[in-house]
Amino acid sequence: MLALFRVDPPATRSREAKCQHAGMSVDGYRAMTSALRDFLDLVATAGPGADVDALTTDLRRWTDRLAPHRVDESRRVFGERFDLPDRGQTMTPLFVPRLVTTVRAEGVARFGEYFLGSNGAAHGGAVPLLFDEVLGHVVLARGLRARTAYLHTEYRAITPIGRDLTVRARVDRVSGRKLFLTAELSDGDAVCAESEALFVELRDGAP
Ligand SMILES: CCCCCCCCCCCC(=O)SCCNC(=O)CCNC(=O)[C@H](O)C(C)(C)COP(=O)(O)OP(=O)(O)OC[C@H]1O[C@@H](n2cnc3c(N)ncnc32)[C@H](O)[C@@H]1OP(=O)(O)O
Repeated sequence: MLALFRVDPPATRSREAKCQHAGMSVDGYRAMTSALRDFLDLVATAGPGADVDALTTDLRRWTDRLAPHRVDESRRVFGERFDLPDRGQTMTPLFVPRLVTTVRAEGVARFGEYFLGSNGAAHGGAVPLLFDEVLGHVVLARGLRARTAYLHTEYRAITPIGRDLTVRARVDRVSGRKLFLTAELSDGDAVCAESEALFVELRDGAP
């Protein structure tokens, strides 16, 4: 089981307000994204006996229920719950931060079954997705508006599914608006993947 570690976000109160405004409890949103991760993992592991027609009917019903609640990006809750593991989103493999500072981040990562590539190994695209997320935590801790300019990933060994892994990221060098960072994903002593990234601080007025 993953333990939960709280990272103090820059603006928790307004993000909690978003939840309350949306009529959601804080714990309720956390339970929802957790249930969604479990659901996606079970979709990925389902065999031919699964009742796909009934599932489709249920999913369509829920799509119809959610459709009237669409809001613009500034009012969305998904990915904005900085007090929850994974910011209350399911798009990336689970990352539970243990430590986030302006120079480094470290935490537990877990690739659910949903992220399987083949033969027990995580999909190669999911690994940089995790790295971008973890590096983003460091960049955000610096209070910067920045975007990834490149993210080079080296795959050293398979990234196993369904295990608690360790992920670490750090700032190596800063040059003007450029932040050069590195990250590493490991399974015990075995390094699964490494990454080198450049984040560029946005110019004033950049979208
Ligand atoms: C609680 C926490 C939660 C944490 C929450 C976690 C959130 C997850 C974070 C995800 C972050 C993302 O994925 S962001 C989304 C993915 N990325 C993007 O969409 C970015 C698309 N690209 C762009 O917008 C632009 O190209 C920029 C912003 C990267 C750079 O444009 P710019 O601002 O005009 O800067 P520009 O003058 O071109 O370049 C500035 C300097 O950087 C260098 N540079 C720029 N691009 C490159 C490059 N690819 N490779 C080498 N060098 C480059 C230039 O040579 C120059 O160096 P010099 O001449 O000064 O030496």
